[in-house]
Amino acid sequence: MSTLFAPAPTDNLLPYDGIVNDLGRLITDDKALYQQLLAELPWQSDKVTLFGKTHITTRQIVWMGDTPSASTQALSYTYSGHTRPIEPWHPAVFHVKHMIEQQLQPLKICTQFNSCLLNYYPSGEEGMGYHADDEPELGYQPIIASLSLGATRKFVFKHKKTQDKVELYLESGQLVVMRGDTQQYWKHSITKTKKVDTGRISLTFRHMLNHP
Ligand SMILES: O=C(O)CCC(=O)C(=O)O
Ligand SMILES: [Fe+2]
Repeated sequence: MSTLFAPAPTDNLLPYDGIVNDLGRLITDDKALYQQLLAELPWQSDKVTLFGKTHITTRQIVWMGDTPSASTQALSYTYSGHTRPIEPWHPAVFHVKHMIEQQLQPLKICTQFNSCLLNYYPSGEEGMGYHADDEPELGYQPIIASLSLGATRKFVFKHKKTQDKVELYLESGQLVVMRGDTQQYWKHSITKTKKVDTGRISLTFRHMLNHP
C-alpha cells in the first residue's frame, strides 16, 4: 500500500528529541504468521502495577529471547516490577528477527536483538497505556523494532515535557523502529477503541544488556 505521501524509511516521524522510522509493510505472509503465533505461543496475562495496585491484563504477552542453551529451563526477566519467564526463540519469530536485522542494515541501524516482547490484543478493548521502554537493562538510546500483525491500531507518542503528540496507524505487516532519545523524551501507547473487534499481535524486538 504505497501512497504519494507514504514516508520514506529514513524520514523521522518525531519532530524532535528522538527518532521513529516507519519501514512500511515489510512482510506479506502476515495473516499466516498471525495465526501461527496465536496458536503456538504460550500466551499469558500480564501483571501491571499502577499507583500501588496490581492489575491482571486481558492483553496477553510472551517474552522470548536468547537462552544459554536450548535445554535450559526458562530464565526470567524483571520488568515493571514483575518477574516473567523467558521462552527460547520460536523458529518463526527467530526468522522474523533475522529478516528485520537485515532490513535495518541499509539504514545503518546495526543491532542484534536478543529478546522480543510479544503482545496479543484480542480486540480494541485491550490497549497499552502511555509508557517509555526505559528500563536500565535496555541501556542508553535503545533500538526497539516493532512489527504489527492483525488489526490496524492507533499508536500515539506523547512528549514527556511538552505533551506534543504524534499519531500513526499500525497496519498488519508494518515495521516501526524507535531509537535515539525516543524513550528518554517520549511515551507511547496503543489506544483502546470500540471500533476494532479483531485481534492484533505486536512483536517488539529489543537488545537487553547483561543478558545471556
Ligand atoms: O503493541 C505495540 O505496538 C506496542 C507495544 C509496546 O509498546 C511494548 O511492548 O512496549
Ligand atoms: Fe513500549
